[in-house]
Parts: sequence; C-alpha cells; structure tokens
Amino acid sequence: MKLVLATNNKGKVRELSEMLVSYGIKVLSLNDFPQVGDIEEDGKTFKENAVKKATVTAGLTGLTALADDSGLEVDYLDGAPGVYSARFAGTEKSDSANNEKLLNLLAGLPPYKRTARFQCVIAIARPGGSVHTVQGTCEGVIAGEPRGDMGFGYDPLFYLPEYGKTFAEIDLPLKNKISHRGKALAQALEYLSELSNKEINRG
Ligand SMILES: O=c1nc[nH]c2c1ncn2[C@H]1C[C@H](O)[C@@H](COP(=O)(O)OP(=O)(O)OP(=O)(O)O)O1
Ligand SMILES: [Mg+2]
Repeated sequence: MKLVLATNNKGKVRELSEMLVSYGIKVLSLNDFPQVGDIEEDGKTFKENAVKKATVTAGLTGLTALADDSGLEVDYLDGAPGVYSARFAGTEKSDSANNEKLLNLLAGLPPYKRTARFQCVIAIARPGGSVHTVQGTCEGVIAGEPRGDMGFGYDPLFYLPEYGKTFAEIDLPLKNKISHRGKALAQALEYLSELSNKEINRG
C-alpha cells in the first residue's frame, strides 16, 4: 500500500514514517508532489485542519493521503496555543520563537500550574472522497527551561513527569509509543489494515 504524507513538517515525517514503514507501507511525501502547494489551515479545530490537508492532497495526487494536525494546549493559557501552535509567535513559524514566547507567558509559574497536553488528529483521505479521522493525546508539564535536542517544535519544553525527561530527551521509538501522534497513528494503522484487507478481498 502507498500513502502520501500531507505535511511540510520534517519532524512529523520522521515520526510517521518510522511507524508506517515498519508496517510495510510505502511512504511518499509532499516533496514528490510539488503540485500540492501550501494548504491554508483556516479551521477552528485540529480535525477540520487535518481533514482539509488530507482531502486536498488526496484530490491533487490521486493517492490515499494522511495528514496530521496537532498542537499544544496549556491549561494556564486556557488551551492556547492550540490550533495556532505553529504560528504562536508569528506567521514565519519559528520553533525557537514559539518556545520563547511560551516560557515568557509562564514565567514564575510553579510546576503544578504548568500542566499541558499535546493533541493530534490524523485524517486519512482516499482519492474517491472518503475521510477517516482518529485522535491521540499526551499529558505533560511545561518545563521552566528547554532540555534536550531531539524531536522538534515544543519538544524541549514538554516534560513527562513519569520519565523525568522532556520529549527532546527521549528517543524516537519511545516517543512514538507514548506521544499524541503515536497513539493516533496506532489507530490509523488499524484502519489502514482494514482498508488493504478489503482491497485484497475485492481482488
Ligand atoms: O510531537 C510534537 N512535538 C513538539 N511539537 C509538536 C508536536 N506535535 C505538534 N507540535 C507542534 C509543532 C507545531 O508548532 C504545531 C503543529 O502545527 P501543524 O499545523 O499541525 O503542523 P505544521 O504546520 O508544522 O506542519 P503541517 O501543517 O504541514 O503538517 O504543534
Ligand atoms: Mg500547519
């Protein structure tokens, strides 16, 4: 089975590919399809954005497309940055500027008030028009300073009390096991295996 990842985020591509390839799925990226330009993320929810990115990509490539819309919800900020996580500090989408803005907004706040969660909605769209969505969540605490250099985005600030580490301090297989994206993708893989079984049975 062939799947095109409807994302321009290299960190997501790395994490999604690692799991998909181990299931024998052939993974293509938007680099292979320049005709899919920038897709405006104008939805109010992760689900709306994921569905849009997957549907547009499936339509323009003629292949099954998988999109991920994700973000960080910080309780003290009433769920911000949420769907605006990528553009938190401006439209140029800088991870370091986003992290700095988040740290400044939480300056002096004790750990028990720094609770947060990552959300991920994965949408799988087929060229015929059908779309399936799944979601995953991962709870954590916003650290007082960045730690670690693995991962991407807000990983250096996303601290997991059970592990005593941030997402940027754990390796990719462990992150995929416990992360919002890994949990959503596990369900997406179940759906994909049902799809490919159906296709095989249809001959
Ligand atoms: O595991 C994660 N570890 C750290 N940060 C993360 C993670 N998962 C999402 N995030 C952050 C990155 C970005 O600030 C926003 C996603 O925004 P989102 O629009 O879904 O992705 P994006 O614009 O980077 O790429 P694209 O839309 O092409 O898939 O949440
Ligand atoms: Mg985006």
